Amino acid sequence: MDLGWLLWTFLLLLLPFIIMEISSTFKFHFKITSYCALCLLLSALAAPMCLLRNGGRTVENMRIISRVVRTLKYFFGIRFEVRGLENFQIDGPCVIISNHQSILDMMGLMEILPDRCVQIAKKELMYAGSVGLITYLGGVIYINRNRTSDAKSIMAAVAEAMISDNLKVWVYPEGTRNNSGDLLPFKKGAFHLALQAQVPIIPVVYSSFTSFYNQKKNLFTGGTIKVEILPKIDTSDLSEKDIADLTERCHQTMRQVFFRLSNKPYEANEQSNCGQ
Ligand SMILES: CCCCCCCC/C=C\CCCCCCCC(=O)SCCNC(=O)CCNC(=O)[C@H](O)C(C)(C)COP(=O)(O)OP(=O)(O)OC[C@H]1O[C@@H](n2cnc3c(N)ncnc32)[C@H](O)[C@@H]1OP(=O)(O)O
Ligand SMILES: CCCCCCCCCCCCCC(=O)OC[C@@H](O)COP(=O)(O)O
Repeated sequence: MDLGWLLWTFLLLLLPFIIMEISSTFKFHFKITSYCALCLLLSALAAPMCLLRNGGRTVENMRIISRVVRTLKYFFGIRFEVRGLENFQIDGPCVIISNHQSILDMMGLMEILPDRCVQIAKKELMYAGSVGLITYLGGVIYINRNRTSDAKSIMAAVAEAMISDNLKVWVYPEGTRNNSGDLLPFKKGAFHLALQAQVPIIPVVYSSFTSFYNQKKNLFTGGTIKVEILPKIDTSDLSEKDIADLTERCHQTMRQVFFRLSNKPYEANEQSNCGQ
């Protein structure tokens, strides 16, 4: 009898926490679902605009796409503080590399997307309904991450297209989303691409989302994302043998900036962290 009361009291005390947990889980999933739904809806609206204006798959469509995606931040209370935009002002092609934390990155990408810039994406994105269609119309380059040799030959063709069509290419060198509060080791494709095309690399760093977006904690509130576009890194006097060094250098520089922008103390890496 006594034990029963004790249990009920205990449960009653827990009730607010249970309700809070359920409602925060609900809120989180509701917001993420709204984000995806809005992306699908906006893509469905933007696709005819792209087709009418530019006729088919072309990088020119990225102007329309980025203008539409820039409205998304207002729905989710996200602000951007951008520094270093002048570093994008180079003539001709380049490889842009940035950190990739979540699907929310599409907002940060479109916020600062320079003219004539396409992205490299996993091929699965092609099948994401109207979002897949809009990425196709924008000229996104799809790679199969499970088949390195295919990805490499696609990247080699991209190096040529960059020069002939005056394209900038945006690569997420971590190769996958990562919301751990640190950068993953970098894959080497972006650096091979820059060397093959003989173009500079421009690193872009977004501050950590963990204070306002955390999947594990069901957290998704509004917040400010700091973005820094770093000065270009020249690759003209480098060769294949310098790839590992270049990858390491870019990783280190971006990691330092990432920690600074995220107001976290910098933790040095004990071991070489790249290309593994
Ligand atoms: C209107 C409203 C609409 C709203 C909706 C929004 C729509 C917005 C529209 C449009 C925006 C679209 C945005 C899309 C964003 C999508 C993001 C993603 O999907 S992220 C996943 C895919 N991205 C990548 O994976 C990065 C690129 N990956 C690479 O570069 C890799 O390096 C890759 C795949 C080429 C190979 O990956 P490995 O896992 O095999 O690892 P490794 O270590 O890099 O390579 C293995 C060996 O191959 C050599 N290698 C690599 N690439 C090479 C190359 N090109 N040539 C020669 N060797 C190469 C390396 O040196 C390494 O060799 P040794 O270990 O050093 O001996
Ligand atoms: C048919 C239903 C599809 C639902 C569409 C959802 C729309 C989401 C729009 C945002 C595009 C996000 C692109 C993106 O961020 O892709 C993830 C990859 O970078 C990394 O892949 P992963 O972490 O290795 O899975």
